[in-house]
Amino acid sequence: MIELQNVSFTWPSQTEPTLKIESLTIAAGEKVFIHGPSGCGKSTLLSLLAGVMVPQQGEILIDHQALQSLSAGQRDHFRADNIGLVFQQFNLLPYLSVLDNVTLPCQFSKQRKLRLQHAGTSPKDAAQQLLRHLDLSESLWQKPITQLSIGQQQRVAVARALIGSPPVIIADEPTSALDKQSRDQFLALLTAEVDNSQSSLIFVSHDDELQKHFSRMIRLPELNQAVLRHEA
Ligand SMILES: Nc1ncnc2c1ncn2[C@@H]1O[C@H](COP(=O)(O)OP(=O)(O)OP(=O)(O)O)[C@@H](O)[C@H]1O
Repeated sequence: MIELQNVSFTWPSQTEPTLKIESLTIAAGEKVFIHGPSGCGKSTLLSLLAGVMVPQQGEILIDHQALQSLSAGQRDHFRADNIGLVFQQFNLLPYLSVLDNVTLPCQFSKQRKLRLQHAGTSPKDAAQQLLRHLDLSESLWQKPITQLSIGQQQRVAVARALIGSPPVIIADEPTSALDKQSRDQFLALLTAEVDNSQSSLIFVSHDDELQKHFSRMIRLPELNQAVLRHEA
């Protein structure tokens, strides 16, 4: 589902690469935990996987599509269709209700809408089903996002990422604001939903206690030759 070959990325303001990855393959349905200390390049890697930025060298393929051969606008479309994103700051729209936030990606992505149609459901029904699975009380569905707790907003952000079953889900430290029990509960819900939609999950955190929820762990400093060289 995801393939990196000889990737090298240097931030424009820097002289040395932040990331050098010779090879990385992630299969469909894998749940991968990417771990490493602050500054080792985790967020940079996710931005490359999401096609927000492209590497100066090498190739990144998502579902056989080479991201560097697409224009920035085409990458935006590709991302909307194929990648569900969950960030630390959720990026939910405060003036929209919970339900409208969850169905929003279907307005930007024909593919997500089509996948729902093929599954015999609508964006609204799919959003309700996801929110139910993620244990978000029905009494909150019409409320504006601003009236929800952080933990509740997190679950809305996950439902929004998952709607229309994009083949790849990328999550960047979405549990950092939660206590241990809520974190484990949240991850159990997230991984169960990812299994349901058979997406590949790439989850980044510096908290290695979360490892038990995943099928594979990658220590980024071991994979990233740029960081290894700096540390040597
Ligand atoms: N916008 C930017 N411009 C220039 N350099 C950047 C930028 N963002 C990150 N970097 C560089 O890339 C390196 C890796 O940063 P990145 O945010 O990917 O690390 P991280 O592992 O996600 O860290 P954290 O756990 O603290 O979020 C940083 O040390 C920094 O030097």
